[in-house]
Amino acid sequence: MENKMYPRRSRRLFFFSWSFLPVLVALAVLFISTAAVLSYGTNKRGEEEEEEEHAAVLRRFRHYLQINTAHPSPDYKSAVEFLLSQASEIGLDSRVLEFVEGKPLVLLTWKGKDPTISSILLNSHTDVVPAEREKWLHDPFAAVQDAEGNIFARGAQDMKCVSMQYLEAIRNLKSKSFQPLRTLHLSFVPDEEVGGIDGAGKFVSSPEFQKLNIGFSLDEGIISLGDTYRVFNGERSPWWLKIKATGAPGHGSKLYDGSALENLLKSLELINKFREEQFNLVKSGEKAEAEVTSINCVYLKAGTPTPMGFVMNLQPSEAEAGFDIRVAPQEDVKELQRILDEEWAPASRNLTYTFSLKENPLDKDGQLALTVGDDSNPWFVLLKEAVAKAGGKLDKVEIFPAVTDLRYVRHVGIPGFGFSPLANTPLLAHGHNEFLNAGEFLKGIGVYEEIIKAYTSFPPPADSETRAEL
Ligand SMILES: CSCC[C@H](NC=O)C(=O)O
Ligand SMILES: [Zn+2]
Ligand SMILES: [Zn+2]
Repeated sequence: MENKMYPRRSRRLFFFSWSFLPVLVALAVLFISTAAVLSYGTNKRGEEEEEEEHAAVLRRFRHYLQINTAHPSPDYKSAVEFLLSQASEIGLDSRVLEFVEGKPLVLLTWKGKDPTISSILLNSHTDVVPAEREKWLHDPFAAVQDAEGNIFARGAQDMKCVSMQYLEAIRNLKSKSFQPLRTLHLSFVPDEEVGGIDGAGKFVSSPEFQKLNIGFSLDEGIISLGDTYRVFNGERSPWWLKIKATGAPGHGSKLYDGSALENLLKSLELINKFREEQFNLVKSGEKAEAEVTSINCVYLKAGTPTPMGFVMNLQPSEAEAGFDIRVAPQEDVKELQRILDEEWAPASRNLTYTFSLKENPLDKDGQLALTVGDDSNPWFVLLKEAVAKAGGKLDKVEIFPAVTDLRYVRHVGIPGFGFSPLANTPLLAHGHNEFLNAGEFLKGIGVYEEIIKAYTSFPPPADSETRAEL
């Protein structure tokens, strides 16, 4: 009987397909599973390769951290050897400059396709501040990585991380056959933590530096607790002040005018008042941390010591206090100097003062050494875009509260930003248990890849006036 629904031919076809369906299904299953296994294998291999690569990157970072370049006797020799070995592995030209004996500076160069355009400088310092071993969870020069991937070491944030991120970014770009248009220089300088005079200071005023024809520079910024990166276009200026007081010595039981400590304590009272006023502007949100002038007493020296302790019934004839002052760029420096002369350390109270460091917020032309931190500056736009491309975000532009070597560069008229692609971490630079998470470190390498690509590909502007500047 004919089935109306299924004419004979179709029925045969139907029968035909049905009989092969299990085979087809089996073939499909086999195909899909083979593809899945193959792609799993490829992904797995990719993941394994990436893991191995990350492990190698972290080994190199930890190696650099393990070189003890802490003051007062930094092992610059080992740092230089390590950096030169990295340069030869990556394929960068290298030079060691030694402006002061025992304080070497490593200069690496990646030549651009057009050496006539101004170059880019990535600077970092090789020295670190000392660490009190017994107050740390781990040896500050062991670079221990814990179960969460946090790497503990002096310099993990300030700033061996940045040096290694620069190098790893270049390593990656080279492996992707990227070629810079502008030449890229990397300087690894000594002595930043003790003023930079024998490091970046000497470098910037050398003929070697002049010949580099640098148009723009990057140096360290500050790690941020949130997930946006901080960027700095200027710095406060350091004034390191010592006030010495003298006065009549006398019996510990006697009340009299003009003792050395009375003279010095009056200064401390006035200085603390100034400090409080400045601090209140920050606390109220009226000004940012680095928009005020800070002053902190860092030591006090007085009294008559004996092996048994200080003499208790003798008012000393001398006393001294040290202050770390950071002058805001917009501060009225003349007025600050007047306050120091007339209120904080007047001769009329038997006070004298000296500076172990006094830098001016103005550059050689009397201008504030600030780099333009808005969209009118192409270097700022490029930075912002590159960070975004790498999946990050820049915070608003700030003044750096402390100082970096970038001030030497800005003072010779070269613009630059303070920037470290480090976020989601408490600020522990100069503190105990300084650490950086491996993931955060690796993420920053990608950020520098984008920045280096953007900066070294930036063509010179067509008009000759701006061309000379950029
Ligand atoms: C004035 S040289 C000292 C440099 C140091 N820089 C970062 O910590 C600072 O104290 O700001
Ligand atoms: Zn630093
Ligand atoms: Zn520092």
